[in-house]
This record gives sequence, C-alpha cells and structure tokens, in this order.
Amino acid sequence: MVLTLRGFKIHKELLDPTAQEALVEALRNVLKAAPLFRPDTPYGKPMSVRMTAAGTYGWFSDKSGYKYIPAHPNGQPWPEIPSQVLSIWDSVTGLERRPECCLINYYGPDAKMGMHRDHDEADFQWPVVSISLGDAALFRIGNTTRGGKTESIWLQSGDVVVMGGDARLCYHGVDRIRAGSSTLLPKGGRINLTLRVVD
Ligand SMILES: O=C(O)CCC(=O)C(=O)O
Ligand SMILES: [Fe+2]
Repeated sequence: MVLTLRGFKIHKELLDPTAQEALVEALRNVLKAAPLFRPDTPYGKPMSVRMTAAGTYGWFSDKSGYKYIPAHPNGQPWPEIPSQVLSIWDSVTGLERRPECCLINYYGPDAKMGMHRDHDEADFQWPVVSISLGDAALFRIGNTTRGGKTESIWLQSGDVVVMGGDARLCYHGVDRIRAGSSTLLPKGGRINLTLRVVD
C-alpha cells in the first residue's frame, strides 16, 4: 500500500520481516566497519541521534556546519552500501542513477530529529529515500518554508518513504520513538536509512 502525504510517498510495510532481518544483518557489518558516532550540531549541541554512513560519502555535522565527507571521522573510508539497500532504491525510484550516501541514523528511546530540509546535495531532482527499521517513529511533515501547519504519521519497521518532486525540499522531522514497539533490533531502538545522490 502506498500513501501520499504532502507529496511524500509512504510505502507501508514494503519490507516483510524476512527482508528486514536480512537488512539488519547486512547493516551489522557496516556498523562494525563504521561505528556509530554522535555529531555536534553547528550550534554546539550534540545530536540525540547517533549516526554513521555507507557509500562514497557520509553526512557529517560539527561547529563548521553540515557537510558530506569521504571518510568516517576515524579516518577509514565508508563501507559500501549493501546491495539489499540499493535494490530498495531501484524498486521505489526506478532510476538508473544510484545514491552515493546511505546515512544510518540510530534512535534510542529518547532520540528525535528536529524539523529540517535535506538540502546539502548538489541536485534536488534526485529523490531522498528513507527506510525505517525497528521501533515506530512519529514522523512530522511540514512545508517548503519553515513553520505553518504540519501533519504526522507513524512510520513502522519496513516502511519506505520517497521524498521527491515538491516534497524533496519539504521540512520534516521525527518527534519521538515508540520504545519497545518492535523486536527487530536486539538492543531495541530504531534505525533509519536515508539514501541520497550527493554530487
Ligand atoms: O528518521 C527519519 O525518519 C528521518 C531522517 C531524516 O530526515 C534525515 O536523516 O535527514
Ligand atoms: Fe531529513
């Protein structure tokens, strides 16, 4: 089932439990090679989400701002994006072009993500694809400018969201996680993958 909310295409339960398990297994290797870290916002406050990445680029934030970087803060190149993840991109976008960054966000029980737009990429014609695994998250969608009315939807494990077209530059964020709502991740919490064409 695909829902459209303000141009965000939400593929409910696109990934069945077996596909979700396989994805978690593939991510285990990525996380071993590129451990989660907690970036600082440009305002100096640590983010509540921990993150890492796979692909040519990883997304990074510190006092100097937001940017894409070619290696993990520990100096190692980012691992490759797992093939299962690329197949999901292929199936929901139908594009020849593939993403160069798979950002991996880990939300513990108290983590959230403030309203923002993804606008550090070179070309906004390419969509952003987001994959939810583990605990459910209350996802809020706003407008192309900050403020105004918003709408929220719970994203469940296995849901895949495509932000393309006018929705590509819409504000969005995660208000909260419903801790314990999924048993997919052994330690609980939520993993969100966002796939982006960077260059
Ligand atoms: O966790 C989510 O569902 C959204 C993540 C997000 O918006 C981002 O990483 O830019
Ligand atoms: Fe985002």
